[in-house]
Amino acid sequence: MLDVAEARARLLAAITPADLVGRRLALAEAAGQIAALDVDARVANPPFRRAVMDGYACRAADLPGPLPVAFEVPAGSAQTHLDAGQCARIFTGAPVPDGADVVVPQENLRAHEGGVLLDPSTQAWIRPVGDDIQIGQRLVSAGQALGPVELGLLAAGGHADVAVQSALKVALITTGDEVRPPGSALESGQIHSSNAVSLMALLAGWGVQAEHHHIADDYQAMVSALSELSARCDLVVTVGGVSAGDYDWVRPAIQALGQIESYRVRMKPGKPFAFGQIGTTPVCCVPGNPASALVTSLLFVWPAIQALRGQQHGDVRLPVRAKFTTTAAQRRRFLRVRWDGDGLRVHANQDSGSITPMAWATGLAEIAPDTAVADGDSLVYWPFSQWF
Ligand SMILES: Nc1nc2c(c(=O)[nH]1)N[C@H]1C(S)=C(S)[C@@H](COP(=O)(O)OP(=O)(O)OC[C@H]3O[C@@H](n4cnc5c(N)ncnc54)[C@H](O)[C@@H]3O)O[C@H]1N2
Ligand code: MOO
Repeated sequence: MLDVAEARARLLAAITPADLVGRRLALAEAAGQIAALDVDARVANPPFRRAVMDGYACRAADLPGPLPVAFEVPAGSAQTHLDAGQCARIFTGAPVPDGADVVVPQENLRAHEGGVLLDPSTQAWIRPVGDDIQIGQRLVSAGQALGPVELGLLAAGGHADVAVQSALKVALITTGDEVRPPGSALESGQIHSSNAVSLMALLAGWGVQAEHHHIADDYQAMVSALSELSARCDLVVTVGGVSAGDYDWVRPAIQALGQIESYRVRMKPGKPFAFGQIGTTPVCCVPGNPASALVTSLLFVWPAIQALRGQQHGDVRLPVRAKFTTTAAQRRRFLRVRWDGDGLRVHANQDSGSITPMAWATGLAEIAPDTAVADGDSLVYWPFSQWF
């Protein structure tokens, strides 16, 4: 069995980024998209020497005055020039006149009949050209997600649109003759396909174009589905049918079309997780138990998606105090836990087949193999908020 870190490293080593250069979108349309190319600044921010206080622009050497107010500079004014021995009334966001080297906030003003008397300020209150963004500066890199801040940065750097990746195509294959669509009347031995709904929602949140297929427990049907979907998708994710049962056709079907790593992962939940390739298309096989399917999707499928998009992967793992005890276990555990303001509580039901504990939890607590947990121990907490 492989440890989680090694299984991840092998999976990522076998992935090369997909060819996803798509179209150009106006910045207002691009929220949630991923940059297809590196983008550099065309203009500086600020583009001119900018006043950052309402007050008076003048030369520091002329302070405290009194100085006559020569003219006014509201925001949006064109560049002006100030002679020595004068000041200009200026407002936040306006271009500081050439010749002025300080803006004195209006709070520092003492009225005077022949002009204004100004107490020198502790700082100049002028932002130089390019203080925030310099021309040519890298604004976003290919593969970077375009959120509110990145889009604002592109606008400030002189861009109106951005090249975005086309959506990664992911096929989700659920298996199991006992698994029925949501809402269907259940006959003896049947359950509803909660995984299909959960994982499709997860994939949608990750911005991929996902399609779901349910395949019967039949070797030939699995081979056909995998063959067709791996040919036209960037990633295939199978759910269930991957452990040791007589109807677990996923491994032999992938083996027939490509290759599959024979390891299992020393983790709970998620031990049967497997990874393979058909042609150049990676295939992630998550176990059918709902907690196992979710946890392995978060720990393996998400980094695989990021690697296919050429994105840097980074986990959010926080040291947080346990408010529970458990005895040691052989596999690395990812317990469903809840952050309650000053520590982590654990759900009493850690069965891989249960969904309720995941709905209660706010994340996972990682416990190393052969390690017991005492109340107050520092644990590695993986908040769900990094994924959904
Ligand atoms: N002899 C062994 N048996 C099992 C082993 C083992 O090592 N030796 N591993 C166990 C572990 S650990 C897990 S986890 C499960 C996972 O097995 P599979 O990935 O093959 O999953 P299935 O057997 O197909 O299903 C497991 C469980 O999940 C339910 N399921 C399946 N699909 C869905 C779905 N779409 N929505 C909701 N629930 C689903 C299925 O009905 C089963 O109850 O294997 C252990 N067995
Ligand atoms: O690894 Mo399974 O997911 O323990 O139940």
